[in-house]
Amino acid sequence: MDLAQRVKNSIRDIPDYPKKGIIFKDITTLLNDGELFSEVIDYFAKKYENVDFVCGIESRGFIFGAAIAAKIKKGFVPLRKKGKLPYTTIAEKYALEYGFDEIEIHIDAFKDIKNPKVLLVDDLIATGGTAEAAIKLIQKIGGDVVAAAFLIELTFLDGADKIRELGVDVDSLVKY
Ligand SMILES: O=P(O)(O)OC[C@H]1O[C@H](OP(=O)(O)OP(=O)(O)O)[C@H](O)[C@@H]1O
Ligand SMILES: Nc1ncnc2[nH]cnc12
Repeated sequence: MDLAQRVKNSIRDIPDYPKKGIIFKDITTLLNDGELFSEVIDYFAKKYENVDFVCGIESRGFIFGAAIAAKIKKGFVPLRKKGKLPYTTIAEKYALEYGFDEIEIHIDAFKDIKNPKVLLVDDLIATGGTAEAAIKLIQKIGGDVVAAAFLIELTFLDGADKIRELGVDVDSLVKY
């Protein structure tokens, strides 16, 4: 069975979480499978070994983004929910499938590297609001987002189109 199918089989659906009508894709069951988790990390690491930085979105994006960054021995940059980063930040507000939020990035996250190649990582793209905000922040501090990688894409919410309209490639392993 191919990797995408095995990942699909390992993800658990939780109906009506966190709100009625949402089918929540629970990745903890995938993380529990050490072999499969490691294969997912290797899959993305191999494709993006030439980037300069990996950016991950709090909080589930940290799990995959940090593991990919460590595997390819590149720096990891956290995009965090408002008020969590200690140094000077810039922020973007956004809407998501079940609410509103705001994320931030440290202004010096790419140090003095000019126009670094950046891979954006999150576990899931739904409306694309979170990833769009992340891309805007990365670009504002000089990053060149070569791709946005997701484990899961909820195609019926058209988030990937929103990201492609920004000129960024979308790479999702499994689609629903
Ligand atoms: O495409 P969108 O509609 O913007 O939704 C996708 C985002 O929603 C989830 O995060 P959430 O904000 O629930 O945070 P968490 O990872 O801390 O649970 C998911 O991990 C993505 O970051
Ligand atoms: N349906 C969903 N399952 C898990 N994470 C999500 N983030 C946004 N929508 C989601």
